[in-house]
Amino acid sequence: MPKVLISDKMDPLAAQIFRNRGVEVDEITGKTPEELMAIIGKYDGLAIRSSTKVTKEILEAATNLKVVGRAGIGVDNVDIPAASAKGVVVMNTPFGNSITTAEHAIALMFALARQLPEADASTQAGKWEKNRFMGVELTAKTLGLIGAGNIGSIVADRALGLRMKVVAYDPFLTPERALEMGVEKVELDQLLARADFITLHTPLTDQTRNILSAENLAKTKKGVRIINCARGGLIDEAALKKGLESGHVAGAALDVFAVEPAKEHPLFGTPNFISTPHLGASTTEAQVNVAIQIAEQMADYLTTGGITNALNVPSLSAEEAPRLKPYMALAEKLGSLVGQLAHGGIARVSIHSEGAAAELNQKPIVSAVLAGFLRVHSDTVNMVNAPFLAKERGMEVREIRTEREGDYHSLIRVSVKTGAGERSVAGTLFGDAAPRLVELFGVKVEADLAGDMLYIVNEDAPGFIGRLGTALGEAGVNIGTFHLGRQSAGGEAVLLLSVDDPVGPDLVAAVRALPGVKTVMALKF
Ligand SMILES: NC(=O)C1=CN([C@@H]2O[C@H](COP(=O)(O)OP(=O)(O)OC[C@H]3O[C@@H](n4cnc5c(N)ncnc54)[C@H](O)[C@@H]3O)[C@@H](O)[C@H]2O)C=CC1
Ligand SMILES: O=C(O)CCC(=O)C(=O)O
Repeated sequence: MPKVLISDKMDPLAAQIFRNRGVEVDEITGKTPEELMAIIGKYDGLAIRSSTKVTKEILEAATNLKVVGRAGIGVDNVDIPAASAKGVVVMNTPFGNSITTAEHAIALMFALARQLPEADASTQAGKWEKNRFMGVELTAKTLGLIGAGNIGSIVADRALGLRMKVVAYDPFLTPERALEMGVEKVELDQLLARADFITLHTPLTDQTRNILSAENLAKTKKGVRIINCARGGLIDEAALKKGLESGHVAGAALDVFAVEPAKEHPLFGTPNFISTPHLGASTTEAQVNVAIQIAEQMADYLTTGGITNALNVPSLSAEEAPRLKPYMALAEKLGSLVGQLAHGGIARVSIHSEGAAAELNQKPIVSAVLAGFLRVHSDTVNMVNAPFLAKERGMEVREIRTEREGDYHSLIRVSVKTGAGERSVAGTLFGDAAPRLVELFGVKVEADLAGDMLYIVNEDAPGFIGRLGTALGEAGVNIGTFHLGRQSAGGEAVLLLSVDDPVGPDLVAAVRALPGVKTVMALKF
């Protein structure tokens, strides 16, 4: 039974769903990285929010880990390249908390406009400072939206409802989408110069880090108010403090900080500064949404192989997974076969699907071929890290589909190009479920690729099979199945034998010494 660790506070529905889906679950929150490293080895899945940092070191210690599930959107607390290299799927819930986070940004905008936290503190302190708290209206003001994705577009919608004008800076926003959203697409400098309020809704990337730098803050309109419910590193916090102190920035509300938890911060106590402790996603509704979604997604992956909302591997729905599974098994076996037989550097791998196989999602099939192929040299390869490793090794990967059927209802052909030329193997599914090899380097041969096998190329001549049987018998190796293919009588013959015991180097040498033998290799599936 797969085992999942929930390491950040999550709605109890997550644990309940895991259990209902046959996944064992432990909820252990508040661990230090060292404590987490000590226990992570026994888990297949790790469910997190933003507190747990899934570093390279944690991933190194996570010897059984297959999936990291982020109950939320931002995955900057997960080292995705390290997870991919280890073959760990990273998934998130891209929509479950968007409305809630957008509402928090709007709440902070109102709080800034009317100085609500200060007014509340003053009133409860018995001061009744009616003249101190003069606010501004939002109506007719310009809201500058940096990042117009899921959350940004909900913020824009709510702001338009408040009769604000919305200008948006997002390099990936198309003019059509801007029109549909009712916002004006602008360049960053225009936004900085025009906005009365600026709200940030981008992920933290190398391009967005410090997007509100000292230089850009200096370009903003005097009296601007800034809201950040996205990620801390987007604003130069020291420059923001200077802006607030000089009065250039009339107010700032941060839900997120460059370093969290921010229990002490130079901005604390600065006039017109409001903060919340990364509460953007903290509503009952959002937490129920993300807990249900992440538990369902992780349970799907661990129990059926279905992949939804993964950031480092193509999606594979729970409906698709059962249909694809036998094809993936076939693809992996074919990849393994060419991986074991091919010699020298591989410049290119081509995966050609025909008939029924061509109608399916090709990405998992391609990943399975590469996993089978690369696993010959490393047993830490899986479907997730195989494409990544193939790229790292400079292998070109080609994907070809032909929807019409050839001799078979479905066929997957794997060709590899080495310095010695291009060679291919092909296989099909018998009864839509059983993977079978049907062609090996141009020779028709039908075999089930399983267990220990012996691959022999020999001159097709009488008496060979008897001599081979004797050699194997003398070595105490029992033949399970025997598959023979040849291009023409008296030409070259290909033999694939499944044997009940592993074939050692001595036996390989003995078979190689038989008259007419050209190639012998022990294979394992
Ligand atoms: N405070 C909180 O609790 C929460 C914070 N978040 C944060 O909000 C961020 C945004 O979430 P979503 O809207 O769902 O993401 P999204 O991926 O739907 O939208 C992000 C937008 O940023 C844009 N973008 C990327 N690079 C940009 C750049 N250099 N300049 C301007 N725009 C750029 C993208 O084109 C995209 O439209 C997340 O990455 C996450 O970090 C999300 C949920 C809760
Ligand atoms: O889980 C949380 O409270 C934070 C949510 C968040 O930052 C995100 O979803 O990106």
